Amino acid sequence: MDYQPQLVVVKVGSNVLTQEDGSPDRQRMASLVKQIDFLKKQGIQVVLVSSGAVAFARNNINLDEKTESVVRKQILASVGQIDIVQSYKALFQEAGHQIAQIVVTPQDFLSRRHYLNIKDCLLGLLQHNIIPIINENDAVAVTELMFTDNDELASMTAAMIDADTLILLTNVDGIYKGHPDDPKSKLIERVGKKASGISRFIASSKSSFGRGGMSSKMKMARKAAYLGIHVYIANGNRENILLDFYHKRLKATYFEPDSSKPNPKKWVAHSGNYTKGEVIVNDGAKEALHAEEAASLLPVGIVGISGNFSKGDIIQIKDTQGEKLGLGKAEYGSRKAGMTLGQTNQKPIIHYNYLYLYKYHSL
Ligand SMILES: Nc1ncnc2c1ncn2[C@@H]1O[C@H](COP(=O)(O)OP(=O)(O)O)[C@@H](O)[C@H]1O
Ligand SMILES: N[C@@H](CCC(=O)OP(=O)(O)O)C(=O)O
Repeated sequence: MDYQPQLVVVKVGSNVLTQEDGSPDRQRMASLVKQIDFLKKQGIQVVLVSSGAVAFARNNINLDEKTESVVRKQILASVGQIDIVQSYKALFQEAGHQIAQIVVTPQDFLSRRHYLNIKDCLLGLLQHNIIPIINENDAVAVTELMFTDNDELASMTAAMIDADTLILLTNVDGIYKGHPDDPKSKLIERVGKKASGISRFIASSKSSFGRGGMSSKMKMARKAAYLGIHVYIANGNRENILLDFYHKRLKATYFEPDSSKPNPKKWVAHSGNYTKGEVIVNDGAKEALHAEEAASLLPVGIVGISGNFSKGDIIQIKDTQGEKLGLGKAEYGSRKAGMTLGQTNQKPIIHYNYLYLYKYHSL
């Protein structure tokens, strides 16, 4: 680590906060709180993204067997969230810190207005030295309305507040070249900007209480690194893991950040699942987008439009084969876009500053 961290997003996975039998690991939680207290005392601001709501309620509530699975999760999460936050409150209070709870859904990140509201709230809390603790609003965000997992939420949060560091704490030391249980598997310690082929090492198995798995964790880590954030996937079950981070002796998978990107790009990059329409580009435009220095997307390169979008909405960019190339903020709505389709000398439909291409984070 050759930089001085100042604003760190720490994401704690469910399995870090639970013991093998599924009961809450309050000792682990207390230890993490102490470590965050240490980071704060070194002048580092911390935002905590904590999973565990479902896990904290699982052994405590007897649900009728007939309860439908989505409702079951909603009940567990809404009950467990209170326990999680109360436990954090007691522990942080003991260390002299105030906390705040923020629960969000992916839709809150979709509108630029909501996005800026959440950002203002988080920055306001930090300015007042209050530690924000974020989780998904599991009572509302169900089925297809959910984040992939809290790694996605943490990565979006880190980009939103311009954090310099994102630490994803899970139950393994990072990404291994092979299954983590196989003693022959080696830990990948550093993922460079141009790394490729890592996904082949990742098994679909998940920790007992996790949601997204390592594959989604890696994608989110890669995306945040592309946006200029130092990212670590590390083991939250190791004693003093955050102190190791501070003392620059962390055993983890580290994702090297790309140069910092203009802020709007960060918002666009994280809107992928929630687009309002799409534009199809011809081969010339595709080539221009894939050039070393991509340019704005002009109507002359567009051969088709679908969906009903307005100026400011996020739209998907596809090639004529249907391959998704990236995302951008529409400079004008679908009706006007339809009228300028294929024409030269027209204003870009997506400005470069609001353009995000998947080529940046494929591995
Ligand atoms: N190549 C790999 N390296 C490390 N972990 C892997 C790999 N392939 C699969 N995994 C699994 O990913 C799990 C962590 O992801 P996940 O269950 O989503 O954790 P969390 O709940 O902390 O978000 C590990 O427990 C491990 O079993
Ligand atoms: N919001 C859920 C956690 C969802 C989730 O992504 O879990 P994990 O993969 O353990 O980070 C909860 O608090 O139970």
